[in-house]
Amino acid sequence: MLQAIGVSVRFGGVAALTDVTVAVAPGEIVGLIGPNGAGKSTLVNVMSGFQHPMPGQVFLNGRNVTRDKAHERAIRGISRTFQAARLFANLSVAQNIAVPAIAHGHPPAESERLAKDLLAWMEMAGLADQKGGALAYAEERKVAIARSLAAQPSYLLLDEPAAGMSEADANYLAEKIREIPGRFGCSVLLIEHNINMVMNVCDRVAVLNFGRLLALGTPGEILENEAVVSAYLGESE
Ligand SMILES: Nc1ncnc2c1ncn2[C@@H]1O[C@H](COP(=O)(O)OP(=O)(O)OP(=O)(O)O)[C@@H](O)[C@H]1O
Repeated sequence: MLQAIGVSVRFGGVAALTDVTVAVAPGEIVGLIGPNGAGKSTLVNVMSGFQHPMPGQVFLNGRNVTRDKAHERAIRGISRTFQAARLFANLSVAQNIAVPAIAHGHPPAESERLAKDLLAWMEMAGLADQKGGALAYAEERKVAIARSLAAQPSYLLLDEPAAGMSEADANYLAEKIREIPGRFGCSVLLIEHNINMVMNVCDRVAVLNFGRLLALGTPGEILENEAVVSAYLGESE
């Protein structure tokens, strides 16, 4: 289980997070939603080791990893994507995906095979030899997800993977995200403003508002939660 417990973060006078507790269990997809500036990315930064909680703790399978740096947490099985895809422009798509596998100690040939398998899963095998910098926007974002899976994580944190995508691309991505726990043995924490995607894909949904946990429940419970509708869902419809 990946747990953030009692996490607070302040940036000067801004309380980005206040006493937030959220957990992702093995096999689960948990959505993280809320208005702009609610603290979603900050929470993912805390869980992946890019931001220290002040105070608060992060546990991975019962082990306190709060003081572990981002690369140490990556080795222990926490992988993430960023709002910007950040591919290596001059490496091929397959090489981009192989890099994390090599960094996690897999031999190059095995890493390339893994990269090709991940591309085939994303139905992007034909793009393996293209340069990372030559991809269309939606392709780039899908490659970023394949790349984060190449590290063979137990927990994958996705920061707005469908942002700026067409409805068709977002629907396709939703199907792929739904497959991740069963296919890769990897739980997912999904930040998304695309509410249809969150409600279709997630087992549970956490709602942040002004840095506080406003609600946590199944998609059905969240859609009917009056506080969530008035703070967030009402405005997006
Ligand atoms: N590095 C930083 N320095 C100062 N303030 C920050 C920093 N990062 C985030 N903040 C502030 O903390 C609050 C939470 O930001 P955060 O990016 O976590 O929200 P979010 O819910 O992910 O928003 P969005 O949906 O717009 O991505 C905001 O008020 C933001 O301006």
